Order: sequence, then structure tokens, then C-alpha cells
Amino acid sequence: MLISVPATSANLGPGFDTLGLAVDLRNEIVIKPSKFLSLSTHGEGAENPKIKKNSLFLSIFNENYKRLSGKTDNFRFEFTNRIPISRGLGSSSAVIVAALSGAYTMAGVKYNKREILNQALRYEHHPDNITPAVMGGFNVACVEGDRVYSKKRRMPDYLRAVVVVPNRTISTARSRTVLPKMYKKEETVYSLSRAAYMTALFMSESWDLLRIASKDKLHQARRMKMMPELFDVQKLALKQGALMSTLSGSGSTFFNLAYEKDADKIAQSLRDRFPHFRVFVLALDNNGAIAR
Ligand SMILES: Nc1ncnc2c1ncn2[C@@H]1O[C@H](COP(=O)(O)OP(=O)(O)O)[C@@H](O)[C@H]1O
Ligand SMILES: N[C@@H](CCOP(=O)(O)O)C(=O)O
Repeated sequence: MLISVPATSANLGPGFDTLGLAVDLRNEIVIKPSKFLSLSTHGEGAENPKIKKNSLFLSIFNENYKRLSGKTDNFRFEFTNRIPISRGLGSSSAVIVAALSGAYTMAGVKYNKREILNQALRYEHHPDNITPAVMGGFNVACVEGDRVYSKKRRMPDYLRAVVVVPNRTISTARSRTVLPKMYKKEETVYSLSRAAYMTALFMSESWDLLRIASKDKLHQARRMKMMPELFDVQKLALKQGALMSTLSGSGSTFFNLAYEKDADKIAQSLRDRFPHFRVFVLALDNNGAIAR
């Protein structure tokens, strides 16, 4: 069994805990029945004993496999990690969605994306990464009770994500603690109006107005202050023609959306100016999680 889950960029500026899209950078897991539990890990985090142990994946897989099949069996798990860890590209969501996808398919239960998404909400309480990780594409999501309500729009193939990945990790849990408990009405309206406007722009493919729509006053600047170089990343990406340039999730990655024809030029300028950061040009993903 092969499970494949894409990286995701959440918030997209003003859509805090609401908007997100999937990019074509995938973690893959091969799962085989085995006499003993065994794991192998390649790629991102493979040198880190905590990541190699992958207790997040194993606990979710085991809990759900038991719930669905009524059994406790052993498996071999082969992890190929391509999503940078703790960088704001939804690595934890990818692990959660992969573990659930694995548990459902190994237990022989029909693969139902809505069900996987609602289960994923038990492990990650904001829906903006788990939704595109499961569904692919651009997604608007909200939570009511224990369910995610979401709407997906497929992304066109003439756009690219130019993703700047700093060498420093930022834990999402920690990065949420720097945010205020209360917001002023003006800040709230500023971001709320742009999140709504941005959604309309994505739904109508009106890319050229994203610069206005992607501004935010709820979380971005507060978080970017932890790594002030990110302000220069954003300035340069916009100067070079990015359609929008936003902190990816809680950071440290920066997400830039660009026309395909501009993407390599933007990426090269960013590489030249920030040689210590990794810069990827990625297609957008419309498939989300795959189990086969
Ligand atoms: N490929 C992976 N293998 C094992 N654990 C992972 C992997 N990716 C993420 N994690 C877990 O998720 C945590 C990172 O989650 P988080 O801070 O939300 O980062 P991100 O912004 O990338 O989602 C890691 O510390 C680790 O516990
Ligand atoms: N809305 C969340 C998104 C976190 O994304 P991640 O990729 O950093 O886990 C937030 O802003 O905290």
C-alpha cells in the first residue's frame, strides 16, 4: 500500500485558520504487513531520532487501525519525507492525514476523504492544512462541532508556488503563543474583508488583485518579527513579480504565488539574495491525499 500526501500552505495571509492550498511536494509511505513492527525513514528529518521514531504517525495509525479492524497487527512502514519539518508547510498535517489514510486502507475500509478529514480534525484543530492535504487545491474551511465544512477550487496549471524555506524551524504550537488573545475591531475587519475578497479572487481566477487581498493584520507581521529577514524575502518576491507573498502557515517558510513564466526568475533572485535558504519552484496540487 502506498500513501502519498502533499505539503500545504495555510492562511495565505488574512485567512487565518481558514484558507489553504496544496503544493506538489509529497511525503510517501509504503505500508506492508509484517511479523514485527519496523520503520525506515529517508529524506527530511531522517537524521533526527525523534522523527525516525515517528510517534505521531504510529499513535494515530494504531489507534485508528484498532478502532476500524478490531485488531492489533504489525506492519513495516517506509517513510519518504519531502516536506520540510516545522517550517510552515503542513508537515504535521501530512503525517496525520497519512496515518489515517493508512489505517483506513489497511483495515479494508472504503477510502472516504470527508471521513478522513473529519477524523484529522481530532488531531489538528485548525482545518486550513488538513483540508488541502486531504482534498488538494485551494480550500476554504470552517469547523462546526466536530466537522469540517469546506469548499475546494482546483488550481490552474499555469501558476507556480515559489517557496522559500529558511534553515530555522518554527513550531506551530509555539508560533501560536505569540499571537494576542484579543484583537482590535479595525485589525479584525482589515483581515476579515481581505480573506473574503481573496476567496472571491481564487474562485474567479482573478490573480492580479491578490496583492491587496493577501495583506493581513492578525498574525503575519507579529510572527515575522521572530525572523526579520522574512520582510526582505517578501519585498523582493513582490518586486520580482510574485502575485502574492505570504508567510506559509506559522512560518518560517514564505509562500509566493507566481505565473509559471515568472517563477524561475523570482526563485533565482531569492536564491541569489538568500543563499542560506532553500528555494523550490512547485506546481500546485489538485489531488490531495492518495492511497493505492
Ligand atoms: N515526517 C515526519 N515524521 C515524523 N514526525 C513529523 C514529520 N513531520 C512532522 N512531524 C511532527 O510534527 C511536528 C511539526 O509540526 P508543526 O510544528 O505543526 O510543523 P509544520 O508547520 O511543518 O506542520 C514535528 O515536531 C514532529 O513531531
Ligand atoms: N493556521 C495555522 C496554520 C499552521 O500551519 P503550519 O504549516 O505552520 O502548521 C496557524 O497559523 O497557526
